[in-house]
Amino acid sequence: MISVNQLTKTYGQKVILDQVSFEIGAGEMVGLIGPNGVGKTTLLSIMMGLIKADSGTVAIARIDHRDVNMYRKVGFMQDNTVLYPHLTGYDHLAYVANAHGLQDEAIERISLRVGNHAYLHQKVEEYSLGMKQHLLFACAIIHQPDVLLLDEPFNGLDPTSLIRIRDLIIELSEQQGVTVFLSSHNLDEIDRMTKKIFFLNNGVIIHKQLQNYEEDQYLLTLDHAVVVDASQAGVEQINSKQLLVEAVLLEEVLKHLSGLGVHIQAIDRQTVGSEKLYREIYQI
Ligand SMILES: Nc1ncnc2c1ncn2[C@@H]1O[C@H](COP(=O)(O)OP(=O)(O)OP(=O)(O)O)[C@@H](O)[C@H]1O
Repeated sequence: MISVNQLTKTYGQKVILDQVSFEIGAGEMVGLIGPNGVGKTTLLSIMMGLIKADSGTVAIARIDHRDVNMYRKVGFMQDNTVLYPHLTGYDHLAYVANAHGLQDEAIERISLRVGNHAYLHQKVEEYSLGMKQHLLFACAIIHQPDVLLLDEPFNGLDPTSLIRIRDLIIELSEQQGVTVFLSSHNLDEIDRMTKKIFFLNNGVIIHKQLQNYEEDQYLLTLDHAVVVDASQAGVEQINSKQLLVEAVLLEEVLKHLSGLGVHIQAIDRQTVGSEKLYREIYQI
């Protein structure tokens, strides 16, 4: 559904994207993660045709991103600086609805769904950050796109709004088969929503699939205290009776403990989240 091929973008000497290629299948949800300034917005903006790449191609729903028909298929939620302070939420939605040939009912329907109905006729200059995010999200989905590109959708949302927007994105993905590509600094949210993550680092994309069981760890609770050699890689001593063991070493460690006469009281799997991968990739 999304096809990015050999995309390169430089600003002066700075390489932001270095021959980036990836495919996202219909109905898939993929998270885009990376520190400030790494190039997430640049990538999404190039995909939407807002910034010109130096080279490479993008196709969404098999339509080249320079073709006007692509905009019927895709919804884009970008930074709130694109909103006009002196216009109301309704004005923004009416503009987008009109561009897509939709009637007023579409505005009513989408604002009830997203939850910005109560302040729809207020000017954007009176909006909080969260209210702006709601409006941007409503503008992105009003025309029921097949593909959603979301740049920081959770920015400034309180827990209530965050849960609402998150549930809506999941609903669009799971029930309507919408393909979602979303950037976020909120690693917990990304983990909740998808197991498929792209980390952007030094101009390239590192693909990660979180249910890669061999990357998981196991928390072992023992019936009596042991002391682990501090230099033993892959085994971490949490306390005298608890060890954190990497999945690949589990069998070996269990055998070793059994040989010492230590019994296991509990084994709890600790799924690897994007934070662990983030720490490894960006070395923090
Ligand atoms: N018009 C421009 N001219 C020169 N450099 C630019 C321009 N636009 C962006 N950059 C640089 O490109 C890099 C990527 O910016 P981008 O906004 O894509 O990062 P980001 O990953 O979205 O960051 P954030 O998480 O802070 O939103 C940054 O180093 C930025 O300074």
